[in-house]
Amino acid sequence: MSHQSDLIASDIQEYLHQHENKELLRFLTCGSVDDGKSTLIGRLLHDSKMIYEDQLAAIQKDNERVGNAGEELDLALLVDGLAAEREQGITIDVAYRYFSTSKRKFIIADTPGHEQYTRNMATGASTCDLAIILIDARHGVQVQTKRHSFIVSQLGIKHTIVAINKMDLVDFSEERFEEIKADYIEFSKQLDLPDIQFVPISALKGDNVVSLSESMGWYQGEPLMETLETVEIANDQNFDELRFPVQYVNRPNLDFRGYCGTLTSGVVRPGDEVTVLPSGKSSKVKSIVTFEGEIDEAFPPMAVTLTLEDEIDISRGDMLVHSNAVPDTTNRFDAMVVWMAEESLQPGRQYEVKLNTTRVAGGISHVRHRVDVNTLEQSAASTLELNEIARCEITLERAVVADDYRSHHGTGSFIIVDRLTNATVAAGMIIDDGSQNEIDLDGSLISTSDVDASARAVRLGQSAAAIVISGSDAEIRETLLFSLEKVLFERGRAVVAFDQSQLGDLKAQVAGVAALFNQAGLISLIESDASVEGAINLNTDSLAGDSAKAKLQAAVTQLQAKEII
Ligand SMILES: Nc1nc2c(ncn2[C@@H]2O[C@H](COP(=O)(O)OP(=O)(O)OP(=O)(O)O)[C@@H](O)[C@H]2O)c(=O)[nH]1
Repeated sequence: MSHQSDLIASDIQEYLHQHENKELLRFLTCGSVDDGKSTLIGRLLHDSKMIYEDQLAAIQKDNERVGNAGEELDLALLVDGLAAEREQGITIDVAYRYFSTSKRKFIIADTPGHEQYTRNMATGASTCDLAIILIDARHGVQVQTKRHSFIVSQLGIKHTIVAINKMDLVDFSEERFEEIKADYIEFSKQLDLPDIQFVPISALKGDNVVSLSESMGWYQGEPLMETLETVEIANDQNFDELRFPVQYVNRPNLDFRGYCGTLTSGVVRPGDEVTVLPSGKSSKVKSIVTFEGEIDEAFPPMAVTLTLEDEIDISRGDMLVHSNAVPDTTNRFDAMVVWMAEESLQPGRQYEVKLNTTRVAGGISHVRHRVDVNTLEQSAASTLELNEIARCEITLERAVVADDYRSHHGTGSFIIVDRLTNATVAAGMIIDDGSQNEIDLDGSLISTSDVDASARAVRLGQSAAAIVISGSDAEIRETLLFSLEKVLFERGRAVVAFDQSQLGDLKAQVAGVAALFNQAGLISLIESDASVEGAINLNTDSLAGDSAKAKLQAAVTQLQAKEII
Protein backbone atom coordinates (compact mmCIF):
# COMPACT_ATOMS: atom_id res chain seq x y z
CA MET A 1 0.00 0.00 0.00
CA SER A 2 1.18 3.52 -0.61
CA HIS A 3 0.05 7.10 -0.20
CA GLN A 4 -2.94 8.19 -2.23
CA SER A 5 -1.97 9.82 -5.49
CA ASP A 6 -4.19 11.20 -8.23
CA LEU A 7 -2.04 9.25 -10.65
CA ILE A 8 -3.53 5.99 -9.40
CA ALA A 9 -6.77 6.85 -11.19
CA SER A 10 -5.35 8.66 -14.19
CA ASP A 11 -2.11 6.85 -15.07
CA ILE A 12 -1.41 3.76 -13.06
CA GLN A 13 1.70 2.84 -15.12
CA GLU A 14 3.30 6.22 -14.41
CA TYR A 15 2.34 5.93 -10.76
CA LEU A 16 3.98 2.51 -10.45
CA HIS A 17 7.08 3.74 -12.24
CA GLN A 18 7.41 6.73 -9.90
CA HIS A 19 6.82 4.54 -6.88
CA GLU A 20 9.43 2.00 -7.90
CA ASN A 21 12.06 4.68 -8.34
CA LYS A 22 11.52 6.43 -5.05
CA GLU A 23 14.39 6.28 -2.61
CA LEU A 24 13.88 3.90 0.32
CA LEU A 25 14.61 5.01 3.88
CA ARG A 26 14.81 2.34 6.56
CA PHE A 27 14.47 3.62 10.07
CA LEU A 28 13.81 2.35 13.53
CA THR A 29 12.02 3.78 16.49
CA CYS A 30 13.31 3.16 19.95
CA GLY A 31 12.83 4.43 23.44
CA SER A 32 11.70 3.29 26.86
CA VAL A 33 8.47 1.47 27.45
CA ASP A 34 5.50 3.79 26.93
CA ASP A 35 7.46 6.65 25.39
CA GLY A 36 5.01 6.50 22.52
CA LYS A 37 6.73 4.54 19.72
CA SER A 38 3.60 2.77 18.59
CA THR A 39 1.56 5.96 18.79
CA LEU A 40 4.13 7.79 16.69
CA ILE A 41 4.18 5.10 14.03
CA GLY A 42 0.39 5.01 14.05
CA ARG A 43 0.42 8.78 13.63
CA LEU A 44 2.85 8.61 10.69
CA LEU A 45 0.70 5.98 8.99
CA HIS A 46 -2.53 7.81 9.79
CA ASP A 47 -1.39 11.25 8.69
CA SER A 48 0.22 9.93 5.53
CA LYS A 49 -3.15 8.30 4.76
CA MET A 50 -1.89 4.77 5.08
CA ILE A 51 -4.82 3.36 6.99
CA TYR A 52 -7.74 1.59 5.35
CA GLU A 53 -11.15 2.69 6.52
CA ASP A 54 -12.00 -0.73 7.93
CA GLN A 55 -8.75 -0.71 9.97
CA LEU A 56 -9.69 2.68 11.32
CA ALA A 57 -13.16 1.46 12.22
CA ALA A 58 -11.62 -1.56 14.00
CA ILE A 59 -9.32 0.56 16.16
CA GLN A 60 -12.13 2.94 16.95
CA LYS A 61 -13.97 -0.05 18.34
CA ASP A 62 -10.91 -1.36 20.22
CA ASN A 63 -10.26 2.12 21.50
CA GLU A 64 -13.40 1.96 23.57
CA ARG A 65 -12.34 -1.41 25.00
CA VAL A 66 -8.55 -1.35 25.61
CA GLY A 67 -7.40 2.09 24.40
CA ASN A 68 -4.95 3.98 26.61
CA ALA A 69 -5.42 7.38 25.09
CA GLY A 70 -8.63 8.57 26.72
CA GLU A 71 -10.72 10.70 24.40
CA GLU A 72 -8.11 10.58 21.62
CA LEU A 73 -7.95 7.70 19.18
CA ASP A 74 -5.25 5.30 20.48
CA LEU A 75 -3.15 4.95 17.32
CA ALA A 76 -0.86 2.51 19.08
CA LEU A 77 -3.63 -0.05 18.66
CA LEU A 78 -2.93 0.02 14.97
CA VAL A 79 0.64 -0.99 15.44
CA ASP A 80 0.75 -3.22 18.49
CA GLY A 81 -0.60 -6.09 16.50
CA LEU A 82 0.24 -9.04 18.70
CA ALA A 83 -2.42 -10.21 21.08
CA ALA A 84 0.03 -10.73 23.95
CA GLU A 85 1.24 -7.21 23.50
CA ARG A 86 -2.18 -5.75 23.61
CA GLU A 87 -2.91 -7.39 26.88
CA GLN A 88 0.38 -6.35 28.45
CA GLY A 89 0.34 -3.05 26.60
CA ILE A 90 3.96 -3.41 25.43
CA THR A 91 5.75 -4.21 22.16
CA ILE A 92 7.70 -7.48 22.30
CA ASP A 93 8.79 -8.34 18.78
CA VAL A 94 10.40 -6.37 15.99
CA ALA A 95 7.55 -5.38 13.73
CA TYR A 96 8.23 -3.99 10.29
CA ARG A 97 5.84 -1.42 8.78
CA TYR A 98 5.84 -0.10 5.26
CA PHE A 99 4.54 3.22 4.04
CA SER A 100 5.31 5.84 1.48
CA THR A 101 4.79 9.50 0.73
CA SER A 102 5.15 11.30 -2.56
CA LYS A 103 8.88 11.69 -1.88
CA ARG A 104 10.09 8.42 -0.39
CA LYS A 105 9.31 4.84 0.58
CA PHE A 106 9.83 3.85 4.19
CA ILE A 107 10.38 0.70 6.18
CA ILE A 108 10.02 1.12 9.95
CA ALA A 109 11.46 -1.35 12.43
CA ASP A 110 9.40 -0.98 15.59
CA THR A 111 11.64 -2.44 18.24
CA PRO A 112 10.83 -3.38 21.81
CA GLY A 113 11.57 -1.06 24.68
CA HIS A 114 12.10 -3.75 27.30
CA GLU A 115 15.61 -4.49 28.44
CA GLN A 116 15.50 -8.23 27.82
CA TYR A 117 14.88 -7.60 24.14
CA THR A 118 18.24 -6.01 23.36
CA ARG A 119 18.96 -8.58 20.68
CA ASN A 120 15.66 -7.86 18.93
CA MET A 121 16.52 -4.20 18.94
CA ALA A 122 20.01 -4.83 17.55
CA THR A 123 18.53 -7.07 14.84
CA GLY A 124 15.92 -4.50 13.85
CA ALA A 125 18.46 -1.73 13.79
CA SER A 126 21.19 -3.40 11.82
CA THR A 127 20.01 -2.37 8.36
CA CYS A 128 18.64 1.06 9.22
CA ASP A 129 19.69 4.41 7.78
CA LEU A 130 18.19 6.43 10.60
CA ALA A 131 17.03 6.01 14.19
CA ILE A 132 14.27 7.90 15.94
CA ILE A 133 14.97 7.92 19.66
CA LEU A 134 11.86 8.80 21.59
CA ILE A 135 12.03 10.52 24.93
CA ASP A 136 9.03 11.18 27.13
CA ALA A 137 9.19 14.93 27.85
CA ARG A 138 8.09 14.32 31.43
CA HIS A 139 10.89 11.87 32.18
CA GLY A 140 13.79 13.14 30.09
CA VAL A 141 16.86 11.05 29.18
CA GLN A 142 16.46 7.58 30.70
CA VAL A 143 18.75 4.57 31.03
CA GLN A 144 16.97 3.01 28.06
CA THR A 145 17.59 6.13 25.98
CA LYS A 146 21.29 5.72 26.65
CA ARG A 147 21.27 2.02 25.97
CA HIS A 148 19.50 2.42 22.64
CA SER A 149 21.68 5.35 21.62
CA PHE A 150 24.77 3.28 22.36
CA ILE A 151 23.51 0.44 20.17
CA VAL A 152 22.57 2.89 17.42
CA SER A 153 26.07 4.34 17.50
CA GLN A 154 27.69 0.90 17.57
CA LEU A 155 25.67 -0.14 14.56
CA GLY A 156 27.00 2.86 12.69
CA ILE A 157 23.58 4.33 11.97
CA LYS A 158 24.47 7.72 10.59
CA HIS A 159 21.34 9.78 11.30
CA THR A 160 19.54 10.18 14.60
CA ILE A 161 16.35 12.10 15.34
CA VAL A 162 15.72 12.62 19.02
CA ALA A 163 11.95 13.06 19.21
CA ILE A 164 10.93 14.57 22.52
CA ASN A 165 7.38 13.30 22.82
CA LYS A 166 4.33 14.08 24.93
CA MET A 167 5.06 17.79 24.76
CA ASP A 168 1.35 18.31 25.43
CA LEU A 169 1.92 16.98 28.95
CA VAL A 170 4.59 19.59 29.73
CA ASP A 171 2.60 22.55 28.39
CA PHE A 172 4.60 22.54 25.18
CA SER A 173 7.42 24.07 27.19
CA GLU A 174 10.44 25.25 25.21
CA GLU A 175 12.47 25.30 28.38
CA ARG A 176 11.82 21.60 29.04
CA PHE A 177 12.70 20.77 25.44
CA GLU A 178 15.99 22.68 25.67
CA GLU A 179 16.80 21.02 28.99
CA ILE A 180 16.37 17.50 27.60
CA LYS A 181 18.23 18.44 24.44
CA ALA A 182 21.19 19.69 26.49
CA ASP A 183 21.19 16.51 28.61
CA TYR A 184 21.20 14.35 25.51
CA ILE A 185 23.97 16.32 23.82
CA GLU A 186 26.10 16.02 26.94
CA PHE A 187 25.61 12.27 27.18
CA SER A 188 26.00 11.61 23.46
CA LYS A 189 29.46 13.18 23.37
CA GLN A 190 30.76 9.76 24.33
CA LEU A 191 29.13 8.19 21.30
CA ASP A 192 29.71 8.37 17.61
CA LEU A 193 26.46 9.87 16.33
CA PRO A 194 27.45 12.15 13.48
CA ASP A 195 24.06 13.71 12.71
CA ILE A 196 21.59 14.36 15.54
CA GLN A 197 18.42 16.42 15.16
CA PHE A 198 15.95 17.26 17.91
CA VAL A 199 12.23 17.70 17.41
CA PRO A 200 9.54 18.38 20.05
CA ILE A 201 6.37 16.40 19.24
CA SER A 202 3.10 15.12 20.49
CA ALA A 203 2.56 11.80 18.75
CA LEU A 204 -0.91 11.59 20.20
CA LYS A 205 -2.10 14.95 18.95
CA GLY A 206 0.09 15.10 15.85
CA ASP A 207 2.12 18.22 16.73
CA ASN A 208 5.30 18.53 14.62
CA VAL A 209 4.86 15.01 13.25
CA VAL A 210 3.59 15.68 9.74
CA SER A 211 2.82 19.37 10.05
CA LEU A 212 4.20 22.09 12.29
CA SER A 213 2.56 22.56 15.65
CA GLU A 214 0.52 25.64 16.42
CA SER A 215 1.20 25.14 20.10
CA MET A 216 4.99 25.27 19.66
CA GLY A 217 5.53 28.44 17.65
CA TRP A 218 8.99 28.68 19.23
CA TYR A 219 10.23 25.61 17.34
CA GLN A 220 12.30 26.72 14.34
CA GLY A 221 12.94 23.30 12.75
CA GLU A 222 10.94 21.13 10.41
CA PRO A 223 8.31 18.54 11.29
CA LEU A 224 9.56 14.99 11.81
CA MET A 225 8.11 13.68 8.56
CA GLU A 226 9.91 16.33 6.54
CA THR A 227 13.24 15.24 7.99
CA LEU A 228 12.41 11.63 7.15
CA GLU A 229 11.60 12.65 3.61
CA THR A 230 14.65 14.78 3.00
CA VAL A 231 17.56 13.51 5.09
CA GLU A 232 20.44 12.83 2.72
CA ILE A 233 21.27 9.12 2.67
CA ALA A 234 22.55 8.48 -0.85
CA ASN A 235 26.12 9.28 0.18
CA ASP A 236 26.07 7.07 3.27
CA GLN A 237 27.06 4.12 1.10
CA ASN A 238 30.73 3.37 0.67
CA PHE A 239 31.38 3.80 -3.05
CA ASP A 240 35.16 3.84 -2.72
CA GLU A 241 36.44 0.41 -1.88
CA LEU A 242 35.14 -2.47 -3.96
CA ARG A 243 33.92 -5.52 -2.06
CA PHE A 244 32.17 -8.20 -4.05
CA PRO A 245 31.71 -11.38 -2.00
CA VAL A 246 31.08 -14.27 -4.37
CA GLN A 247 27.86 -16.02 -3.54
CA TYR A 248 27.61 -18.47 -6.38
CA VAL A 249 29.63 -19.52 -9.43
CA ASN A 250 27.31 -19.78 -12.40
CA ARG A 251 28.46 -22.24 -15.09
CA PRO A 252 25.43 -23.11 -17.19
CA ASN A 253 27.63 -24.34 -20.07
CA LEU A 254 31.30 -24.43 -21.05
CA ASP A 255 31.08 -21.00 -22.69
CA PHE A 256 29.93 -19.06 -19.69
CA ARG A 257 31.38 -18.67 -16.25
CA GLY A 258 29.94 -15.90 -14.10
CA TYR A 259 30.39 -14.93 -10.46
CA CYS A 260 27.18 -13.91 -8.76
CA GLY A 261 26.85 -11.80 -5.66
CA THR A 262 25.72 -8.57 -4.10
CA LEU A 263 28.03 -5.60 -4.24
CA THR A 264 28.49 -4.49 -0.65
CA SER A 265 30.65 -1.45 -1.39
CA GLY A 266 32.50 0.31 -4.21
CA VAL A 267 31.65 0.71 -7.88
CA VAL A 268 32.70 -1.76 -10.56
CA ARG A 269 32.91 -1.30 -14.34
CA PRO A 270 33.98 -3.53 -17.24
CA GLY A 271 37.74 -3.23 -17.75
CA ASP A 272 38.48 -2.81 -14.01
CA GLU A 273 41.44 -4.80 -12.71
CA VAL A 274 40.29 -7.05 -9.91
CA THR A 275 42.02 -9.35 -7.43
CA VAL A 276 40.49 -12.42 -5.85
CA LEU A 277 40.95 -12.93 -2.12
CA PRO A 278 42.30 -15.01 -0.52
CA SER A 279 44.15 -16.48 -3.56
CA GLY A 280 45.55 -13.10 -4.71
CA LYS A 281 45.03 -13.95 -8.42
CA SER A 282 44.11 -11.04 -10.69
CA SER A 283 42.11 -10.48 -13.85
CA LYS A 284 39.94 -7.87 -15.54
CA VAL A 285 36.16 -7.50 -15.46
CA LYS A 286 34.83 -8.51 -18.88
CA SER A 287 31.14 -7.81 -18.36
CA ILE A 288 28.50 -7.09 -15.74
CA VAL A 289 25.44 -9.21 -16.39
CA THR A 290 22.00 -8.67 -14.87
CA PHE A 291 18.55 -10.04 -15.48
CA GLU A 292 17.85 -7.08 -17.77
CA GLY A 293 21.06 -7.52 -19.77
CA GLU A 294 24.61 -6.18 -19.55
CA ILE A 295 25.31 -2.92 -17.75
CA ASP A 296 28.24 -0.47 -17.66
CA GLU A 297 28.44 0.06 -13.95
CA ALA A 298 27.33 -1.60 -10.73
CA PHE A 299 27.18 -0.15 -7.22
CA PRO A 300 25.76 -1.24 -3.84
CA PRO A 301 23.43 -2.90 -3.13
CA MET A 302 23.08 -4.29 -6.67
CA ALA A 303 23.03 -8.06 -7.17
CA VAL A 304 24.95 -8.83 -10.37
CA THR A 305 26.98 -11.48 -12.17
CA LEU A 306 30.54 -10.57 -13.16
CA THR A 307 32.47 -12.31 -15.89
CA LEU A 308 36.26 -12.01 -16.09
CA GLU A 309 38.78 -11.96 -18.94
CA ASP A 310 40.75 -14.91 -17.55
CA GLU A 311 39.76 -18.32 -16.30
CA ILE A 312 40.88 -18.20 -12.68
CA ASP A 313 39.85 -20.36 -9.83
CA ILE A 314 37.12 -18.64 -7.82
CA SER A 315 34.60 -20.22 -5.51
CA ARG A 316 31.82 -19.24 -3.14
CA GLY A 317 33.17 -17.29 -0.20
CA ASP A 318 35.95 -15.58 -2.18
CA MET A 319 35.98 -11.80 -2.43
CA LEU A 320 36.70 -9.64 -5.48
CA VAL A 321 38.37 -6.29 -4.82
CA HIS A 322 40.08 -3.69 -6.98
CA SER A 323 43.71 -4.63 -7.64
CA ASN A 324 44.95 -1.13 -6.80
CA ALA A 325 43.30 -1.20 -3.35
CA VAL A 326 43.66 -4.70 -1.98
CA PRO A 327 42.75 -4.80 1.72
CA ASP A 328 44.86 -6.69 4.24
CA THR A 329 43.65 -10.07 5.36
CA THR A 330 43.98 -11.25 8.93
CA ASN A 331 42.94 -14.16 11.09
CA ARG A 332 42.73 -12.05 14.24
CA PHE A 333 40.64 -8.94 14.82
CA ASP A 334 38.64 -7.10 17.44
CA ALA A 335 34.85 -6.84 17.36
CA MET A 336 31.89 -5.69 19.40
CA VAL A 337 29.93 -8.84 20.03
CA VAL A 338 26.33 -9.25 21.22
CA TRP A 339 25.91 -12.66 22.84
CA MET A 340 22.59 -14.13 21.76
CA ALA A 341 22.48 -17.62 23.21
CA GLU A 342 20.91 -18.83 26.43
CA GLU A 343 24.07 -20.72 27.40
CA SER A 344 27.08 -18.57 28.22
CA LEU A 345 30.16 -18.12 26.07
CA GLN A 346 33.06 -20.48 26.57
CA PRO A 347 36.09 -18.51 25.40
CA GLY A 348 38.42 -20.52 23.23
CA ARG A 349 35.71 -22.92 22.12
CA GLN A 350 35.62 -23.55 18.39
CA TYR A 351 32.57 -22.22 16.61
CA GLU A 352 31.92 -21.40 13.02
CA VAL A 353 32.22 -17.75 12.07
CA LYS A 354 30.14 -16.67 9.10
CA LEU A 355 31.32 -13.49 7.40
CA ASN A 356 29.32 -12.71 4.30
CA THR A 357 29.45 -15.75 2.09
CA THR A 358 32.44 -17.26 3.91
CA ARG A 359 32.36 -19.73 6.77
CA VAL A 360 35.53 -20.19 8.80
CA ALA A 361 36.23 -22.19 11.92
CA GLY A 362 37.12 -19.94 14.83
CA GLY A 363 35.76 -18.24 17.87
CA ILE A 364 36.22 -15.69 20.61
CA SER A 365 39.77 -16.04 21.84
CA HIS A 366 39.58 -13.29 24.45
CA VAL A 367 36.93 -11.07 26.02
CA ARG A 368 38.63 -7.69 26.34
CA HIS A 369 35.89 -5.99 28.31
CA ARG A 370 32.18 -6.10 28.75
CA VAL A 371 30.19 -2.90 28.17
CA ASP A 372 27.28 -2.10 30.41
CA VAL A 373 24.95 -0.62 27.84
CA ASN A 374 23.02 1.22 30.50
CA THR A 375 25.92 3.20 31.84
CA LEU A 376 28.51 2.64 29.09
CA GLU A 377 30.85 1.47 31.83
CA GLN A 378 33.33 -1.25 31.01
CA SER A 379 34.23 -4.15 33.19
CA ALA A 380 36.54 -7.11 32.99
CA ALA A 381 34.80 -10.33 31.92
CA SER A 382 35.85 -13.81 31.04
CA THR A 383 32.51 -14.97 29.68
CA LEU A 384 29.31 -13.50 28.26
CA GLU A 385 25.66 -14.12 29.06
CA LEU A 386 22.55 -13.64 26.93
CA ASN A 387 22.19 -10.06 25.59
CA GLU A 388 25.56 -8.94 26.92
CA ILE A 389 27.80 -6.84 24.75
CA ALA A 390 31.56 -6.97 24.84
CA ARG A 391 34.63 -6.05 22.95
CA CYS A 392 36.29 -9.34 22.03
CA GLU A 393 39.19 -10.66 20.09
CA ILE A 394 38.18 -13.09 17.37
CA THR A 395 40.63 -15.67 16.07
CA LEU A 396 39.97 -17.66 12.91
CA GLU A 397 41.61 -20.68 11.34
CA ARG A 398 42.46 -18.75 8.21
CA ALA A 399 42.81 -15.13 7.16
CA VAL A 400 39.86 -13.11 5.84
CA VAL A 401 39.18 -9.50 4.90
CA ALA A 402 38.19 -7.93 8.22
CA ASP A 403 36.73 -4.55 7.35
CA ASP A 404 35.73 -2.00 9.97
CA TYR A 405 31.96 -2.19 10.31
CA ARG A 406 31.55 1.56 10.29
CA SER A 407 32.90 1.97 6.79
CA HIS A 408 31.77 -1.42 5.45
CA HIS A 409 28.40 -2.50 6.76
CA GLY A 410 28.29 -5.38 4.31
CA THR A 411 31.64 -6.97 5.04
CA GLY A 412 32.36 -5.73 8.56
CA SER A 413 29.82 -7.88 10.37
CA PHE A 414 29.56 -11.56 11.12
CA ILE A 415 27.67 -14.14 13.10
CA ILE A 416 29.01 -16.96 15.23
CA VAL A 417 27.31 -20.30 14.82
CA ASP A 418 27.39 -23.34 17.10
CA ARG A 419 28.81 -26.16 14.98
CA LEU A 420 26.66 -28.84 16.60
CA THR A 421 23.26 -27.18 16.82
CA ASN A 422 23.74 -24.69 13.97
CA ALA A 423 22.22 -22.02 16.22
CA THR A 424 23.43 -18.44 15.98
CA VAL A 425 25.08 -17.68 19.30
CA ALA A 426 26.45 -14.21 18.63
CA ALA A 427 26.58 -11.34 16.18
CA GLY A 428 29.55 -9.06 15.84
CA MET A 429 30.75 -5.85 14.28
CA ILE A 430 34.41 -5.59 13.42
CA ILE A 431 36.36 -2.74 14.95
CA ASP A 432 39.41 -1.58 13.13
CA ASP A 433 40.36 1.53 15.04
CA GLY A 434 44.03 1.21 14.40
CA SER A 435 44.74 0.02 17.92
CA GLN A 436 45.53 -3.46 16.70
CA ASN A 437 48.17 -2.00 14.44
CA GLU A 438 49.95 -0.67 17.45
CA ILE A 439 50.99 -4.05 18.72
CA ASP A 440 53.31 -6.41 17.01
CA LEU A 441 52.92 -10.13 17.18
CA ASP A 442 54.39 -10.72 20.60
CA GLY A 443 52.13 -8.11 22.10
CA SER A 444 54.61 -5.35 22.65
CA LEU A 445 53.57 -1.91 21.63
CA ILE A 446 54.94 0.24 18.88
CA SER A 447 54.54 3.90 19.67
CA THR A 448 52.44 6.11 17.51
CA SER A 449 51.64 9.76 17.59
CA ASP A 450 48.16 9.43 16.20
CA VAL A 451 45.87 11.43 18.47
CA ASP A 452 42.98 10.64 16.16
CA ALA A 453 43.42 6.93 16.74
CA SER A 454 43.08 7.50 20.43
CA ALA A 455 40.05 9.73 20.07
CA ARG A 456 38.46 7.14 17.81
CA ALA A 457 39.22 4.37 20.24
CA VAL A 458 37.56 6.32 23.01
CA ARG A 459 34.51 6.99 20.88
CA LEU A 460 34.31 3.32 20.09
CA GLY A 461 33.79 2.58 23.71
CA GLN A 462 37.23 1.64 24.88
CA SER A 463 38.05 3.23 28.14
CA ALA A 464 41.34 4.91 28.28
CA ALA A 465 43.68 6.73 30.54
CA ALA A 466 45.58 9.94 30.06
CA ILE A 467 48.80 9.33 31.90
CA VAL A 468 51.83 11.52 31.77
CA ILE A 469 55.10 10.02 32.91
CA SER A 470 57.87 12.27 33.99
CA GLY A 471 61.02 11.99 36.09
CA SER A 472 64.75 12.56 35.85
CA ASP A 473 65.79 9.02 34.88
CA ALA A 474 64.99 8.37 31.23
CA GLU A 475 65.45 4.63 31.56
CA ILE A 476 62.96 4.35 34.39
CA ARG A 477 60.49 6.52 32.48
CA GLU A 478 60.80 4.27 29.47
CA THR A 479 60.47 1.02 31.40
CA LEU A 480 57.39 2.34 33.14
CA LEU A 481 55.88 3.56 29.90
CA PHE A 482 56.47 0.28 28.15
CA SER A 483 55.08 -1.86 30.95
CA LEU A 484 52.01 0.28 31.46
CA GLU A 485 51.23 0.28 27.78
CA LYS A 486 51.19 -3.48 27.80
CA VAL A 487 49.04 -3.74 30.90
CA LEU A 488 46.55 -1.14 29.66
CA PHE A 489 46.37 -2.60 26.23
CA GLU A 490 45.68 -6.05 27.57
CA ARG A 491 42.81 -4.58 29.54
CA GLY A 492 41.32 -3.18 26.36
CA ARG A 493 42.27 0.40 27.08
CA ALA A 494 43.14 2.80 24.33
CA VAL A 495 46.83 3.42 24.25
CA VAL A 496 48.73 5.93 22.22
CA ALA A 497 52.30 6.67 23.17
CA PHE A 498 54.36 9.71 22.39
CA ASP A 499 58.05 10.23 22.67
CA GLN A 500 60.04 13.23 23.68
CA SER A 501 60.75 14.41 20.16
CA GLN A 502 57.07 15.21 19.74
CA LEU A 503 57.01 17.25 22.84
CA GLY A 504 56.40 20.56 21.07
CA ASP A 505 52.64 20.54 20.90
CA LEU A 506 52.19 17.42 22.95
CA LYS A 507 51.12 19.12 26.15
CA ALA A 508 48.35 20.95 24.39
CA GLN A 509 47.22 17.75 22.74
CA VAL A 510 47.23 15.75 25.94
CA ALA A 511 45.38 18.44 27.80
CA GLY A 512 42.87 18.95 24.98
CA VAL A 513 42.07 15.29 24.56
CA ALA A 514 42.05 14.68 28.30
CA ALA A 515 39.59 17.48 28.81
CA LEU A 516 37.43 16.36 25.92
CA PHE A 517 37.05 12.79 27.02
CA ASN A 518 37.57 13.23 30.70
CA GLN A 519 39.99 10.32 30.63
CA ALA A 520 41.59 10.31 27.26
CA GLY A 521 43.51 7.58 25.56
CA LEU A 522 47.03 8.76 25.92
CA ILE A 523 50.12 7.73 27.65
CA SER A 524 52.98 10.04 27.13
CA LEU A 525 56.60 10.08 27.94
CA ILE A 526 57.53 13.55 28.92
CA GLU A 527 60.61 15.38 30.06
CA SER A 528 61.73 15.33 33.63
CA ASP A 529 59.33 17.68 35.32
CA ALA A 530 56.24 17.76 33.16
CA SER A 531 52.72 17.61 34.40
CA VAL A 532 49.54 18.14 32.43
CA GLU A 533 46.20 19.33 33.67
CA GLY A 534 43.45 16.75 33.38
CA ALA A 535 45.87 13.82 33.12
CA ILE A 536 47.20 11.41 35.72
CA ASN A 537 50.71 12.60 36.36
CA LEU A 538 53.23 9.98 37.40
CA ASN A 539 56.54 11.46 38.41
CA THR A 540 58.96 8.57 38.64
CA ASP A 541 61.17 10.47 41.09
CA SER A 542 58.41 10.59 43.61
CA LEU A 543 57.39 6.95 43.20
CA ALA A 544 58.51 4.66 46.00
CA GLY A 545 61.52 2.36 45.51
CA ASP A 546 64.88 2.60 43.77
CA SER A 547 64.65 0.10 40.97
CA ALA A 548 62.47 0.45 37.88
CA LYS A 549 60.58 -2.62 39.00
CA ALA A 550 59.75 -1.18 42.41
CA LYS A 551 58.68 2.10 40.85
CA LEU A 552 56.50 0.25 38.39
CA GLN A 553 54.86 -1.56 41.28
CA ALA A 554 54.21 1.76 43.01
CA ALA A 555 52.74 3.21 39.80
CA VAL A 556 50.49 0.20 39.33
CA THR A 557 49.25 0.55 42.91
CA GLN A 558 48.42 4.21 42.25
CA LEU A 559 46.60 3.46 39.03
CA GLN A 560 44.69 0.60 40.64
CA ALA A 561 43.57 2.94 43.39
CA LYS A 562 42.21 5.25 40.68
CA GLU A 563 40.61 2.23 38.97
CA ILE A 564 42.54 2.88 35.79
CA ILE A 565 43.89 -0.66 35.68
N1 LIG B 1 -0.48 12.80 26.22
C1 LIG B 1 0.20 12.07 25.36
N2 LIG B 1 0.16 10.73 25.45
C2 LIG B 1 0.84 10.00 24.56
C3 LIG B 1 1.61 10.60 23.51
N3 LIG B 1 2.17 9.63 22.78
C4 LIG B 1 1.80 8.45 23.34
N4 LIG B 1 0.99 8.68 24.41
C5 LIG B 1 0.38 7.68 25.28
O1 LIG B 1 1.40 6.97 25.96
C6 LIG B 1 1.04 5.61 26.13
C7 LIG B 1 2.09 4.68 25.54
O2 LIG B 1 2.16 4.84 24.16
P1 LIG B 1 2.65 3.68 23.16
O3 LIG B 1 2.65 4.27 21.80
O4 LIG B 1 1.90 2.42 23.38
O5 LIG B 1 4.10 3.49 23.72
P2 LIG B 1 5.26 2.54 23.20
O6 LIG B 1 6.51 3.32 23.34
O7 LIG B 1 4.92 1.95 21.87
O8 LIG B 1 5.25 1.46 24.31
P3 LIG B 1 5.61 -0.09 24.19
O9 LIG B 1 4.74 -0.64 23.10
O10 LIG B 1 5.20 -0.56 25.53
O11 LIG B 1 7.07 -0.20 23.92
C8 LIG B 1 -0.32 5.46 25.47
O12 LIG B 1 -1.30 5.58 26.46
C9 LIG B 1 -0.39 6.64 24.52
O13 LIG B 1 -1.69 7.06 24.25
C10 LIG B 1 1.63 12.04 23.44
O14 LIG B 1 2.24 12.66 22.57
N5 LIG B 1 0.90 12.71 24.39
